[in-house]
Amino acid sequence: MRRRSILSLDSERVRVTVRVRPPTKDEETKEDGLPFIFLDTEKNSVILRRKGSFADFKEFKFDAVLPETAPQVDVYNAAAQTVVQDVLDGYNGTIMAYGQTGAGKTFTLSDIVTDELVGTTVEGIIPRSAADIFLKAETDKDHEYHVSMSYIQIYMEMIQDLLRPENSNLNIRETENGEVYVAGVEEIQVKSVQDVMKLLMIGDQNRNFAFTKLNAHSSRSHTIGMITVEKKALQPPGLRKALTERNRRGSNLTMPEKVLVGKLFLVDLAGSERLKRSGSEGIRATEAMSVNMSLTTLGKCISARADPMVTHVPFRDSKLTRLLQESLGGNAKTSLIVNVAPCGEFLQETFSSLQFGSRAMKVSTRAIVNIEEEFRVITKNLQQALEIQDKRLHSLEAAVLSKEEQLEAARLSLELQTREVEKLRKEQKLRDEQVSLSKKFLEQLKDRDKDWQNRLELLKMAAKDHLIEKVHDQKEEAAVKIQRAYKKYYLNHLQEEKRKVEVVAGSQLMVNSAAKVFKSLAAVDDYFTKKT
Ligand SMILES: Nc1ncnc2c1ncn2[C@@H]1O[C@H](COP(=O)(O)OP(=O)(O)OP(=O)(O)O)[C@@H](O)[C@H]1O
Repeated sequence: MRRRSILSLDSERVRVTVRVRPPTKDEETKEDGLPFIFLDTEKNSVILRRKGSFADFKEFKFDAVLPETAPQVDVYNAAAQTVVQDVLDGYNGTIMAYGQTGAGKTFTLSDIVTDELVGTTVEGIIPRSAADIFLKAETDKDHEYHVSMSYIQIYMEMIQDLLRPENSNLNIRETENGEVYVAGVEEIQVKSVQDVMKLLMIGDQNRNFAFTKLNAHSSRSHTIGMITVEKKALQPPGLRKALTERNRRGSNLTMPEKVLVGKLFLVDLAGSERLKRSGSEGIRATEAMSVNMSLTTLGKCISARADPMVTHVPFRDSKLTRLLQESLGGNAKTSLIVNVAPCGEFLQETFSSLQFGSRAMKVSTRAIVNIEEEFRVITKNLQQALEIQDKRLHSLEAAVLSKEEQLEAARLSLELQTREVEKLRKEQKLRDEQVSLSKKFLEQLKDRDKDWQNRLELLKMAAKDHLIEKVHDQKEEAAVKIQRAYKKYYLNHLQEEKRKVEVVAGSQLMVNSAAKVFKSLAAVDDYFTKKT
């Protein structure tokens, strides 16, 4: 069984800091944007007033309250620094940002400023925590440090490894000691602040962002960055030398080495939103409902923890609370930052966020220093590595299976293609045969054609001779006919002429006889004249 030594056990409560963000340009011009929230930084109190009323509405007291002008370093000092120091001493620590969507949670935790001249600078709590951890690791000459990081998101009740997004539905497991952890999550060794920032950026690219009316970059998932610090005391040089000397003489001595294991949970909760106000629909509305559900469970757990009379805490009702179980009244030093917006439009949301923070202040935790023997740390690390390998093996197996399926599909398709090729080949062969037959047929046709042409020539020639003969005959016949026609014509003509001549001759005769008549008549006349 794994053994954990408890060096010290501190009972304390969750530390709560309130941070008000500056108003946006839009909010400054709105009527509802008038101040309704007043901070007394001396007394660490927040006073809420109803719009247009000078009477105090509600006063809340916290461990620290930070106005909109507070720089990031002040927020770190007020809400995170001691937790990080505790983690370096082997405690579990949780720094959690809570608040409505767009209130400044991500800005408070993860802000990194990249300036072309200065380069990337550490601003938010996560990079500042990493900076403190590595500063300590560099300056502490009595200990050896091993720092690793993992980064997950809880989206629609599914845990996704943000550093290995293909692992999108990880399980929560519990060790024999009741320690809750995410099985199979990638834990990457980090050696500098830059390493941490690089992993943060990679993780953030995979984070699920969606547009809502309230905040153009609203995150619809909870993210948890986990930094594990293993701190091992270096053996004094004298002792190391003595052991080496003894072992050289045949002994097999080892000093059981102790390792302090501090875990820092950096939790960026998704913002709660009123669906009516944000205008989310479809998948966005489902996401918002899932976020609201887990935040309600978180509220219930905090209320239950804050009330000593309540024995059942519904940690198991959501993945978020199950994972944060230790941070909410267990083995952890917990700091909660309540982010609020400064304008009256969000009075209701700000009120419930402050009420949440106020309840959280009543939650006490019992943090212990986690000291483990080195081999147990190694075993645990190996166990985790094994789980990761297991997961990879599973995905590899799945990949092999899918490859086999693909191969089978490819084989089938090849078979089909081969059949198709065979069919095509046969068709081609048939076509070739047809072509060759057609060629033969064509040849035969050509031969026939030649034959026919020859015959035609002969026929033509015969026809020509026959025609010539016939023409000759017809010519002769025609000549005879013409001669006859001429003859007939001339005969007719002659007869006509003859008739004309005969007419003319007849007339002459008549003229002659008339003349004779006239002569006779004249004679008669003359006779008669003479007689008379
Ligand atoms: N203290 C601050 N000073 C200047 N700008 C701020 C501050 N807090 C927040 N902002 C700005 O307000 C906007 C919303 O902040 P942020 O994204 O951090 O909100 P959020 O609470 O994480 O929202 P969500 O829950 O929707 O993810 C961002 O543009 C951020 O830069």
